[in-house]
Amino acid sequence: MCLDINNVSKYFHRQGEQSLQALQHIHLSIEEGEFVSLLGPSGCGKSTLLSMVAGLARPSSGSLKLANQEITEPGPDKSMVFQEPALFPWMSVKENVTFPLRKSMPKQDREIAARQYLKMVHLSQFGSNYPHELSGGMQQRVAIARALAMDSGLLLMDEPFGALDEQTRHVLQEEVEKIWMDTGKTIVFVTHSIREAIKLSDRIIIMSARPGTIISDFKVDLNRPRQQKDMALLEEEVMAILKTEIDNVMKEELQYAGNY
Ligand SMILES: Nc1ncnc2c1ncn2[C@@H]1O[C@H](COP(=O)(O)OP(=O)(O)OP(=O)(O)O)[C@@H](O)[C@H]1O
Repeated sequence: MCLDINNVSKYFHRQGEQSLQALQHIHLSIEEGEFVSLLGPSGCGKSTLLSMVAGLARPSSGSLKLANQEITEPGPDKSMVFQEPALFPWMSVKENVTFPLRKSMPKQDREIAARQYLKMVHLSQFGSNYPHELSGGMQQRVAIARALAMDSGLLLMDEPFGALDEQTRHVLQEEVEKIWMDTGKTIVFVTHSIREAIKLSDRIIIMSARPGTIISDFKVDLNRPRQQKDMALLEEEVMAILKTEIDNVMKEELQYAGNY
């Protein structure tokens, strides 16, 4: 299953204001089983691109195809993890994980799936607990288990660890890397963190400031699990590519503030 993004641009039309161009001429092809990160300055359109891949938004022009099929809506061929876990507070952990399967799978199989995926994210002991009884990192693990339970080939992750502390983030990065290696899923991962992108990805798609374009398709050719000392040099390289873009965003913001 291959993801093909062909010449995609996206405008947002805002009432009473000029329309805003979020993305411009995005071409990107992702092979089955790849771990690809989208990295770029704030507002460059990473989440917009991911939500179009998820089928939650449509491009203004161009096309997105998954396994040669035009992406027009969300579906079981792709699952998504957001920055916030968005769990149902009135359901137990197990019920949250099996919720998306309620129409497609008999109860007995759902139980088996819940056990399997809660084990994968090290939450086997917590199936009967409710979200408020878990830490933020544990809640995000439940969200990951819920996405995995859908068993789609493509897992989309939009800054999944952005709201977590450094240590929890580190643990979950290792878990996601292991799950990716064990399952062979294709992962598209949005992050602000250069280090996180280098630690996890085969490729880093570096984007320009808005309207987002791809300025580099950066290959990370390091053995896994990746060691900090090997990653340091690549971090500098990626930072150098991004620096101009981050400066552009700062300049634009200062200019905007100056007009007020
Ligand atoms: N529904 C919307 N309506 C209008 N403008 C939008 C909408 N969604 C996103 N935008 C705008 O499109 C641009 C890209 O937003 P997006 O959230 O994709 O960027 P991002 O790179 O994910 O940002 P961040 O890294 O800060 O999360 C921004 O200027 C944002 O304000």
